[in-house]
Amino acid sequence: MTTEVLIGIIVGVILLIALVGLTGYLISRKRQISISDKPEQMDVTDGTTRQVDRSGGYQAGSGFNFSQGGTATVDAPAPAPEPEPEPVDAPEVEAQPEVSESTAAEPASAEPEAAEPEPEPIVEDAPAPALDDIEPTAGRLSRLRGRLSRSQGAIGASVLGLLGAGDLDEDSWEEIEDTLVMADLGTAATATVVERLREELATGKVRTADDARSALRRILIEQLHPKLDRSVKALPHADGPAVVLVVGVNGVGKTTTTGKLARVLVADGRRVTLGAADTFRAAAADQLQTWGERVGAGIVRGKEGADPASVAFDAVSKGIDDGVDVVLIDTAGRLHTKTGLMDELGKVKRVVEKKVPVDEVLLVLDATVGQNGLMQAKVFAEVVDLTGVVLTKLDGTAKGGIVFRIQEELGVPVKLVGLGEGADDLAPFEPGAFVDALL
Ligand SMILES: Nc1nc2c(ncn2[C@@H]2O[C@H](COP(=O)(O)OP(=O)(O)OP(=O)(O)O)[C@@H](O)[C@H]2O)c(=O)[nH]1
Repeated sequence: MTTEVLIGIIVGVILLIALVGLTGYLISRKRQISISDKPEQMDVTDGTTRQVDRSGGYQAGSGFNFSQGGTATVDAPAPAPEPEPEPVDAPEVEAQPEVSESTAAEPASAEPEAAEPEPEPIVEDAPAPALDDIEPTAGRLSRLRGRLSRSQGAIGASVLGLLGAGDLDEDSWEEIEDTLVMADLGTAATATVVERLREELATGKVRTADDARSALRRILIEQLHPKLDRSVKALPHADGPAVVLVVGVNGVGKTTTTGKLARVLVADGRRVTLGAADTFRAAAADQLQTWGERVGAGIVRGKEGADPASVAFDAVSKGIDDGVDVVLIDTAGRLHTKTGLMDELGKVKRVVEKKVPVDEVLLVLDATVGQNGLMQAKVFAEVVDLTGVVLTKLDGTAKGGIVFRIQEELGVPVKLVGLGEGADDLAPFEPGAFVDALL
C-alpha cells in the first residue's frame, strides 16, 4: 500500500516535471527570433551562389533643403555639455582694416592695426566657356545608392544575428555592445541602444526577424534626432547674400565640399560667389577656382599667405556688389595650435560680419578618421559656433556610426554627406536612409 502510494507520487512528480519542461520549451521556441546573420544568397545558373543585393544602400527621395539664416532650429538634440566658447580675442580691435592685413603667413598673430598693405585680392569673374552639366539635386541619394556599401550590414548582420539566437545571455549583450562600439557609435549611444533593445525584447513583442529589424531601426533613428533642422542656411536675405563658412582641417574634403555645394546651389538656380580663404596652400585656391569655372561661380582669392579674413571680406563684398544669392567661403584649417586656429577663424567670421551675418558654419569631417574627427570637431566647436557638419568619405568606411557621436557630443546636426570624389557626390543627410544602409 505504502509502496503503491510512493510509486504513484513519483509518477505524478515525473509527469508534472515533463509538463513544465514541455511548456517552457514551447514558450522559448515562440520567443526565439530566427534571423540569419549570413547574407542572403541565391542560386545562379552556373550552380554557384552569390549574394542577393538586399542593400538598397543609402537612399532617399528628397533633394537638398536650403533655408534662410535666422530660422529656428527644430528639436535640438540634448547635446553633451556644450563646450564653453572661449572668448575670441581679448579686446576686439576696433576699426579693423578690412582688407589690408599683412600677407605674412602667420596665423596666430593678433589682428594688426596698420600693417603692410595687402596686395589687391585677385578677383576672378565667372568665365564664359561651356559649363558643366550638374546632376539634378532631387533624389541625389537614390543615385548614390550603394556608396555606403562598406558600412552596410556592419551593424545589422551581427546585431540581428545575435538577436536571432533567441534568449540573450550577458555574453550576447556584450557582443552587441562591442559591435556598436566598433562601428564608432560611442559608449553613450551604444548604452542607450542596448538599453532600449532590452526593453523592447522584454515586452515580448519582438518575435520575428522583421520585428527585430524594425525595433533596431527605430531605436537607431531615434538616436539620430530625426527632427533636427538639417536645412543648409544658404538662401539670400532681403538685403544681401547668405554667407556659408566651410571649416575643417586640411585634407578632410573642405575645398571639394565647397565646390560640390556650389554645384548644388547653381543647379537649384542660385548665383554663387566663392571665397578662397584657404590662402595657406595656393593649390587649394586653384582647385576652388576650377570648381567655380565649371559651374559659373565667381571667385575671390588672395595671394598665397595672404590674410584669410581679408579674402573672405572681399568675397562677401563682391557677392554683395554682384547681387549673388550666396557666398561660400573655403577656409584653411591648420590645426597646429588652437590659438592660431581661433585667431584665424574667429577673425574671418568677425570681419565678414562687418558686412553681413554668417548664416552657416559647416564643419567638414572625414568619416574615415573616426575618433580623431571627433577631437577635431571639439576644437572647432570651441573656436566658432558650428551650425552643421558635413561628413565626407562615407563611401570609404565601415565606421558610419561616427554620425551618432558627432551629433550627441556637439549637439550639431550632420547636414550633408560626401559619398565619393565625383563632382556630384554630395547628398543631404537623412537619418532613416542612413540607418537603412547600416542594417
Ligand atoms: N572618397 C571620397 N573622397 C573625397 C570625398 N570628399 C573629398 N574627397 C577627397 O579628399 C581629398 C581631399 O579633398 P580636399 O577638398 O582637397 O580637402 P581640403 O580639406 O580642402 O584640404 P586642403 O585643400 O589641403 O585644405 C581629395 O582627393 C578629394 O577628392 C568623399 O566624400 N569621398
